[in-house]
Amino acid sequence: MASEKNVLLVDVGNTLIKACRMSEMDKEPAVHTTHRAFVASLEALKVTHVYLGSVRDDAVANYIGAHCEQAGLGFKEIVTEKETFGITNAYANVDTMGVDRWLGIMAAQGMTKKDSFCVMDVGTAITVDFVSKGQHLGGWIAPGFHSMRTGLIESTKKVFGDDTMPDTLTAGNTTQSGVAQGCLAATQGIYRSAIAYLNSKQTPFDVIIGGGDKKLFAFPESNGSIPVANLVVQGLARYAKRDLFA
Ligand SMILES: Nc1ncnc2c1ncn2[C@@H]1O[C@H](COP(=O)(O)OP(=O)(O)OP(=O)(O)O)[C@@H](O)[C@H]1O
Ligand SMILES: CC(C)(CO)[C@@H](O)C(=O)NCCC(=O)O
Ligand SMILES: [K+]
Repeated sequence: MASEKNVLLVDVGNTLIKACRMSEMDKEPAVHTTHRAFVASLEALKVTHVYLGSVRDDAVANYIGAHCEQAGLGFKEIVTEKETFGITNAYANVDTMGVDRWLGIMAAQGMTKKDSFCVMDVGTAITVDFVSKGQHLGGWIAPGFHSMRTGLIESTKKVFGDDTMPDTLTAGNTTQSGVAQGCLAATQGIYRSAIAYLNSKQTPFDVIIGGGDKKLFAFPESNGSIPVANLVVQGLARYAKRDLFA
């Protein structure tokens, strides 16, 4: 019989690998940048099962899976599916949709009682996915704050930036502050556009927000949205629950 403290949920993201025990999903996850560093940390954890979702090259998940197998651990990589937990994917080719988005949808569905919702993951990229009555409608993929700023600076001659990430929107009066404020405005525009899109469907909805940079969405109009520490981890927990604890 598995125990929640021995099940490790692993989010292999674009920038970071985050891992936490199923019994500690409210705590800060352990963070690694490489799969080798993650694997090196594994033995000391004494877990029995590893559930993983990855948006990196297949080689990364395969490497972790092979190591788990060698160590006698149960290993399961979750991939994007056509239909799970009553939700149907909008992609014709589901293999091409990032599993972090799919897991975010599964996490969000577990957190709302409403028929319609959107889930936003604010990290390296910002993704938004819309769901109504069990049907995934599709979504958006946009650059995250840092990618946006870096892309802008790299494609211009006289525009430069700094490392600040503003928390309130004002008008910038230097190049750096103009860039930071412009990227914040663009980011918040994604939120506002998502609300407008859902409003056009004229049905009550929830907005679920996760990701390392979700504080970019902590502006007054976003009051009432549901914050989630890590959508991928929460989504993985639903699969682990179904497989091990049902
Ligand atoms: N320890 C950390 N190292 C790097 N970035 C961090 C850290 N803590 C918070 N952040 C912030 O989190 C952001 C990354 O968010 P997140 O972790 O959701 O992205 P990610 O690893 O790319 O995963 P995803 O694939 O879900 O986008 C960074 O842009 C940064 O601002
Ligand atoms: C969009 C990202 C980078 C967000 O992390 C990830 O979900 C991904 O690599 N997706 C593949 C493309 C797609 O989802 O259509
Ligand atoms: K790419």
